Amino acid sequence: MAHALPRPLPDRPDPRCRRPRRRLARAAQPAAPIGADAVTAQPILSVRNLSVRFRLRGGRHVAAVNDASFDLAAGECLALVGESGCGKSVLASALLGLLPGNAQTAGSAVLDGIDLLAADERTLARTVRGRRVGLVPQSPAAHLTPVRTVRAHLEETVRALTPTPRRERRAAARAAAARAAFPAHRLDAYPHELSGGQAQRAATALALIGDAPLLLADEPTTGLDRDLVARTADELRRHADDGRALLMITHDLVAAERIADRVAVMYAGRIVEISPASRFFAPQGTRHPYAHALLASLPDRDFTPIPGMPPNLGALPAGCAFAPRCPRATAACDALPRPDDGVACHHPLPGPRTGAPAHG
Ligand SMILES: Nc1ncnc2c1ncn2[C@@H]1O[C@H](COP(=O)(O)OP(=O)(O)OP(=O)(O)O)[C@@H](O)[C@H]1O
Repeated sequence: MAHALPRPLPDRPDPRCRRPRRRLARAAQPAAPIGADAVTAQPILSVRNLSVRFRLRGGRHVAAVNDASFDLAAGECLALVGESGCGKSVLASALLGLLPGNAQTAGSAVLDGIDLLAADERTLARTVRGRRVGLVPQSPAAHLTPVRTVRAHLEETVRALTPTPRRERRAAARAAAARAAFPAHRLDAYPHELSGGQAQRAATALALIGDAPLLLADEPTTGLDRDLVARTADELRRHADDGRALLMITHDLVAAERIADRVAVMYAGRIVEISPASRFFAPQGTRHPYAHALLASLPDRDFTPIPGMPPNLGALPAGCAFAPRCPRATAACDALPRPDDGVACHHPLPGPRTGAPAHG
């Protein structure tokens, strides 16, 4: 993320966190929710046509998120994947009202009857952050207060978000640390004394304390060894299995395959494919050429890099942004593809040949 805000205490508005001053005009033709049909349960979160634009000097702008629509149900884990800079973290920040002042938003993101994009800072600080939406931030060290130990962070969060009596807070803080595999002997360390992986686990422990119905985990496995990746991913999965929703933003497709029910692929600020994880990771399971290329770039798959570079989000083409890198592109791609059956592409791949099960 371009900005790093300290973790706001849930009942105190953070003065540095300003709501975007302006709302973008709604899209002329709201797109159909690209993957909503796969959610059978009542969604906890409904995102419709979410767009975020940053205003820059000289009248320029960056279109970081464009018309994103998806639902997320209780008990479900949705992995949001895509190359660096495609808008994943900005989408998460929009859901938490943590965008900087030069951001403009459009669309809606309804959680428990609250439109997170329209809610005022007081509502977000008092009833949303920590209580309804937990966050594992992308830069955990930057979200921890430098002069407070991990134990102090945990006890304060237990106090703020749970009815735990004072005498039991110390034990509750230790239990929260253990849940995220944070080592007990490092509880009295300050943020600057933590390794990257320890800071990551401290941030995960803090995010799980409030048992929020929606957890946003932005790169929760960064800096962790393989066994800790599995342990952290499994703990997040358990969190969802207990009836909560998990939106996991990740580059780690192995972790996504391990715990996700559905995968949403973002390219240049747009969700271009949403599909059940069982289908997405099946042989020939992807349908959008970008999703196909993303999987093929993995070392344990074809290890073939995607040719070219992602586009400048300040100068997106009118049509499909992936077309210049796409082997299937034709003149039809000069027009923006509408989402259809979970994929936004004029020339989608046929999908799995084996008829792999498509649950989720
Ligand atoms: N405050 C800002 N002003 C202008 N542009 C911004 C701002 N914050 C983010 N951006 C731009 O928005 C785009 C999306 O950024 P974002 O952090 O969401 O990417 P990402 O997909 O999460 O990348 P990564 O995987 O590397 O974390 C980037 O081009 C980034 O430079």
